[in-house]
Amino acid sequence: MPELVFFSGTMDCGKSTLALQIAHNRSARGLQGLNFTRDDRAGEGKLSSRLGLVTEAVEAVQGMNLYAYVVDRVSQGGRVDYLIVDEAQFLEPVQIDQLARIVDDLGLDVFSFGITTDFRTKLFPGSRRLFELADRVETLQVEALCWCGARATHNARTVGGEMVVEGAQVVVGDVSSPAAEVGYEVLCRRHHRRRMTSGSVHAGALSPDVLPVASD
Ligand SMILES: Nc1ncnc2c1ncn2[C@@H]1O[C@H](COP(=O)(O)OP(=O)(O)O)[C@@H](O)[C@H]1O
Ligand SMILES: Cc1cn([C@H]2C[C@H](O)[C@@H](COP(=O)(O)O)O2)c(=O)[nH]c1=O
Repeated sequence: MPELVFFSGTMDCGKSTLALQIAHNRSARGLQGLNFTRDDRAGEGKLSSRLGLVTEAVEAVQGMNLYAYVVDRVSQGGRVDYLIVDEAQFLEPVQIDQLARIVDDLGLDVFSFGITTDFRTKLFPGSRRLFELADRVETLQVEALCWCGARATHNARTVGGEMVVEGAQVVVGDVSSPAAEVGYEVLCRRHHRRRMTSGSVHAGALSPDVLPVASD
């Protein structure tokens, strides 16, 4: 039975790596996949993993009808056995409905990958719709970790090294960006709530304000 599967998690937990592995294993068995992505850090039409692998993908731009795209491709003689959809959080809800239609009406498996919540802990519209429609939601087995060692469950955004909770929902970026730019860090909920990033904890530890006061 074809399925719409949503592999969800924080940033940097291995989603794109898994997407590329699924594509590799299927291609090794002669299956022909179609990759979609949107706003990958590596640039337009790229599906990239931090492990260094990158492959071509169709950019699922705003307003694009993914169902019609697949139907067109098949009617022009192209072969499509399954779909990979990375950065699915950035898709419009209507495009997630189109993915569900691809599963139900065209009988194709759709493997989608995306972060669940934004830097304010709010669901992305694409992820919300995937939770509503997916046959299966999977959490990746490799845990991303907070600086404290707990499982990271949330994404923090930093600007100039400071954690922020206001701003545009979509700002493409990475977890290893220089402190001067917009960057991201994965945290456990406790430290996201307290706005404690690794940078702020390190700065606090060096601050004279928090050094033990001599008793004599
Ligand atoms: N140098 C490295 N050696 C081994 N694993 C790495 C290295 N760099 C990144 N990774 C792995 O890659 C994961 C990020 O993979 P990626 O597919 O880019 O994540 P996502 O798509 O979820 O943001 C990290 O959690 C880590 O497990
Ligand atoms: C939390 C958050 C993230 N983003 C962006 C940053 C990255 O470009 C992608 C996530 O990519 P990854 O492969 O899962 O690391 O999403 C954003 O635009 N807004 C946010 O709140």
